Amino acid sequence: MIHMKNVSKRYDNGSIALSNINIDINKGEFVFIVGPSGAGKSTFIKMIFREVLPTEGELIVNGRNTLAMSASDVPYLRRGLGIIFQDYRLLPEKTVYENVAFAMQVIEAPRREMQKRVNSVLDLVGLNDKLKSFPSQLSGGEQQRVAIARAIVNNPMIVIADEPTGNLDPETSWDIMRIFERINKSGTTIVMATHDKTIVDTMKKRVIAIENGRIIRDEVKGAYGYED
Ligand SMILES: Nc1ncnc2c1ncn2[C@@H]1O[C@H](COP(=O)(O)OP(=O)(O)OP(=O)(O)O)[C@@H](O)[C@H]1O
Repeated sequence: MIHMKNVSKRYDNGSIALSNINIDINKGEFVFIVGPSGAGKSTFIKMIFREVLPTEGELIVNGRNTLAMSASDVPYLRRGLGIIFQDYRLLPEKTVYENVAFAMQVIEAPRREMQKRVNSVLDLVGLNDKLKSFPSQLSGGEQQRVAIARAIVNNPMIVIADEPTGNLDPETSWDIMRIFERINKSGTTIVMATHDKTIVDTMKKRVIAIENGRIIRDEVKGAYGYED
């Protein structure tokens, strides 16, 4: 699913964000990426959806070589991925329904299929009573649920999330994590960068810890490993 071989990233200003990363993430895994601030977690996540390109090494995502592909191939890579950010990134002028449907319109899905699927994912995240609301009328947790619905509406193989609970209170964070768990149980791979010690320690998933751009720990049923 995700294969990184000797991957390094040096930004244009000389800052080395990742050094010699070797990792494989397989279908159906749930992986937490942890580490101190500035360790390279976001860079790791951004490389998977080709927001950032490695300066060295090999990176294959869903069978696609992200370094060898042309710019016109990037949308095809991203169709296989669901991407979720800390700040939700919804379209403010569109309703809940429209935000999710838009992701299917972009790939020109048939209209009938679209209505069924949008309703089904909004049901999964528990928002079928808010279809006509606008993002500004929703709580943070509800906005994140819309973002998750949007990310999974096209049935991605991999869901990538960068600090998805970073702006949410503990109880709402758990609601969100239960949704991720359900998505993972249906076979979708999840890769999530997080600073949430309680969540990582409780869920006992694979934990990859990055420090100073290097992987210093990779455990099957891992723990957060840092104080908050
Ligand atoms: N666009 C950029 N240009 C230059 N340097 C960058 C850029 N983005 C990140 N860096 C640097 O790369 C290193 C890793 O940053 P990254 O954002 O990947 O860390 P992080 O682990 O996600 O941090 P945080 O937990 O604070 O979000 C840092 O030293 C950072 O300053």
